[in-house]
Amino acid sequence: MSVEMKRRSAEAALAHVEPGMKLGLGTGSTADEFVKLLGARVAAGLDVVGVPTSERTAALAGSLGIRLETLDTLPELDLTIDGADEIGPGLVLVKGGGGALLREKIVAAASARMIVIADKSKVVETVGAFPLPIEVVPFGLGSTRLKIERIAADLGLAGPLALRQGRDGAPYLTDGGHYILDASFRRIPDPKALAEALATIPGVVEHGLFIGLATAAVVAGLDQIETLHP
Ligand SMILES: O=C[C@H](O)[C@H](O)[C@H](O)COP(=O)(O)O
Repeated sequence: MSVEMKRRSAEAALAHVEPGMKLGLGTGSTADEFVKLLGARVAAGLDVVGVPTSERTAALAGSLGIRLETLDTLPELDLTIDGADEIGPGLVLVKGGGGALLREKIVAAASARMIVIADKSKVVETVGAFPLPIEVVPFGLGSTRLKIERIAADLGLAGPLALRQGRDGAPYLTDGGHYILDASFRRIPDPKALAEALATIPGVVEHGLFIGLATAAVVAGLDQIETLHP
């Protein structure tokens, strides 16, 4: 998606921000556009406070003068604005391409509303073409991977589980110090069943299926912006 389309969806979401709001700040290239626009509004006098979903977003928002807090000081937020890797029916999302899924999900769950910003290419009929990020504890990786393969097979899903690599060739580490397995299931017809099954595996910290969290998605097409609801 062009930066211009990212900016337009971010701009449309900015219209939902009101003075005094406690905001969850998402992660990724689309969320970055929102944070930059928000920074400009803050510089012009808008009074809001943000809880970032990653160290990366914290650094960007902080550099723009956006006041930042944590969920310890602000356990309930008004609105989270975040990107997505896929937007499926009912606003079931796949997230975590940028590795921030755990904090993103905690922040979204702490928010009264979550607005997703994306371009139209992210909207799909069935999620799963984008490899599903599954955040796992490094200890017991082999066992955890086997259990994921088995619960997936029980649901009729199969595909490689790739251990995400960092730039240095070592396993990628999330902000929480965990690994990510990217699961290429290609199609996930029943995301809820997979989410429930993954939650039973002790070494799985979280996964990128966001179900029942997004309250709206602002989707930028080539020449129009559409708002989707669950
Ligand atoms: O961990 C990253 C996040 O879930 C992002 O929101 C997601 O990967 C979309 O990122 P982008 O806006 O760069 O496509």
